Amino acid sequence: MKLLIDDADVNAIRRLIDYYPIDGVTTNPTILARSGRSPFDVLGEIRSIIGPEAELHAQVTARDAAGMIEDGRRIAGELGPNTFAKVPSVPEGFKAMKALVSEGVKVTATAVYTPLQAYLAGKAGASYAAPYINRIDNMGYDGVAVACAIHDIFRANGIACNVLAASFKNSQQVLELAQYGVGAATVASSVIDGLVKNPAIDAAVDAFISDFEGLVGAGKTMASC
Ligand SMILES: O=C(CO)[C@@H](O)[C@H](O)[C@H](O)[C@H](O)COP(=O)(O)O
Repeated sequence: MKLLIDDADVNAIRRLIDYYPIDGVTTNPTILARSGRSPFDVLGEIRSIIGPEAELHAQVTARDAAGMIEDGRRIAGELGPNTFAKVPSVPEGFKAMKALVSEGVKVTATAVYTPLQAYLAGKAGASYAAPYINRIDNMGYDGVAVACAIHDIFRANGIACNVLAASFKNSQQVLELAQYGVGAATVASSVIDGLVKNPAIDAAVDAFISDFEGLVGAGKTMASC
């Protein structure tokens, strides 16, 4: 499972890229609005931070297919080869997906709440479909189960599309999808930090260092003892 950052905070992205094996960044219009900056300025800066190989997903904002196609062309044209135009999985969106894919633009189908939206997006040629795990949970359904069902539908039908699960609120949701082996998860910075936040882990590492310093002297390490 690939791991992406669901954020447009360039400082957070720079820090997480430095520490963790990250495969890319996703944004949406709400996330971009939070930055308070011009959208293509932020997206260009994110691209320069993550480098040309990492994935960058940016969302179209037009309401009709013709506008979505224009948005998708600009996103793909200005942000480098590993860029995906995120298109909502609504009727106008499916029409736009087919056109963009036929032009060679990589598409991520977003705003996915049901397996059949993802099925249609996959058949339209999208590379990813993004089910909103926590939002589905909040509606009284099981977001992880929906994502797993989508993964199975793609495999059962020979559809070359992957799940890019989104809208996570806790580590357990990420864990269950990693166990199932879905294609990718995009996770907010605070939730990525939480993946390895555990007092037992910190206590274990502290004890190793204290014991070693007791042997060789405070502040000494394997390199300096
Ligand atoms: O769709 C993608 C990635 O394709 C995400 O950026 C997606 O928009 C976000 O994860 C969700 O909108 C965030 O949902 P929430 O945290 O507001 O529940």
